[in-house]
Amino acid sequence: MKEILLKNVYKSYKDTPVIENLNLEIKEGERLVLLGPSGCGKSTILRMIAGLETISSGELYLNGENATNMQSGHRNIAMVFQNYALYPNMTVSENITFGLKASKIDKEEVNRRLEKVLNMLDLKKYKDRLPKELSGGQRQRVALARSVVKRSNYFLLDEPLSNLDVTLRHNARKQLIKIHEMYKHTFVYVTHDQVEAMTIGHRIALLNEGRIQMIDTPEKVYNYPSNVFTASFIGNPKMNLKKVKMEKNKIIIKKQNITINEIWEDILKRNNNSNLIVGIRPEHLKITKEKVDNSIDGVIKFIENLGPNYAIAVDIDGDEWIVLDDYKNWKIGNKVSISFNDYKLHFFNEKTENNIGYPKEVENYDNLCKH
Ligand SMILES: Nc1ncnc2c1ncn2[C@@H]1O[C@H](COP(=O)(O)OP(=O)(O)OP(=O)(O)O)[C@@H](O)[C@H]1O
Repeated sequence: MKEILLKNVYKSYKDTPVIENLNLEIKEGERLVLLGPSGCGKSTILRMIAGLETISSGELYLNGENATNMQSGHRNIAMVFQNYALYPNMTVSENITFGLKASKIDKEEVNRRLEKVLNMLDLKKYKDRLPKELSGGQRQRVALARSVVKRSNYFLLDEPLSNLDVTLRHNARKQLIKIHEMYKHTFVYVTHDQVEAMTIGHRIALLNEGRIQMIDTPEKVYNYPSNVFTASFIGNPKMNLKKVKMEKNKIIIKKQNITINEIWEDILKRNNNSNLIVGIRPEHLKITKEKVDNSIDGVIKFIENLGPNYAIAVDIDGDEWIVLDDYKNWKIGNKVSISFNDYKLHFFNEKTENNIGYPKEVENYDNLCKH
């Protein structure tokens, strides 16, 4: 099994802890994305797996073998960096095959692998060029090709697409998935871009300040965030997260209240109807001109045109709520009503910021919506 296992891993630089008690299993052939804000420790984890950084305490297992102190060159790992790190004086072909020649693989096999990867990544016509004669996207493909030809068990990528423009990134993501489907490496990908994480990962490990906040499939991370950090990090525009008081089956939002569906009754009771944070994504709010039943009132403060729809900032008793809507005639100053889809609510404990759970009806509803 080509799995990667990190057990109680702790890492500090001098006296400053960067990773605290990390337990992480990356399955054979899985694409795991390490996602999180700048400085949360993503690259440090990748570099510890690669052997480019020591582990302060805890253990790393590769393929079942304790690799905590194994030399980097013995780990059978290919790594792609953000800056590509190509050799400036070597041609594309030489850059791609350099590692193979050094590891004494026979010439015919080297040429076979080179030919295959040049075709796969559309690099054939650039094979005799130097890196400085290539665009950013082409250089990035060479860096990928160089890693792919090694046929390593583990493929580690540290923000490899961050120097590319939107279109190139989109294409490169598809190529990466294609490469992975072909070679089935155990694949660990670092990014701070949630779209990249959602599209590439079988699972996402979301990190903050050296700790995993949630690790699950992109769907679960989006639909059932484990805590306030996860809820606010994933999704664009961000989820609306507001402190509320609960009273029986009513959510009290500032001076207004709405009755929520009885499906939430048990979950809320279990939490003593205490002070909570309610979360609701902008795409799950409805905005209307006329007052509808069970809605709260506000005034439009700002409208942002996103192309297919608008992000509308609505002031509700001094709090800003963002609603997504495709009606083009909303105007700043319009008095509006906001209503909720009760099956798309999230509740978090105000103190711990942890999710308090979902009624089973919510999951049933999500399953129905997917069909
Ligand atoms: N060699 C080092 N010496 C001291 N501190 C370091 C060193 N390398 C990283 N750090 C610190 O460790 C923390 C985690 O860094 P890391 O590069 O892993 O973050 P990251 O999540 O990959 O960030 P980014 O997305 O900005 O690359 C940061 O606070 C960083 O300043």
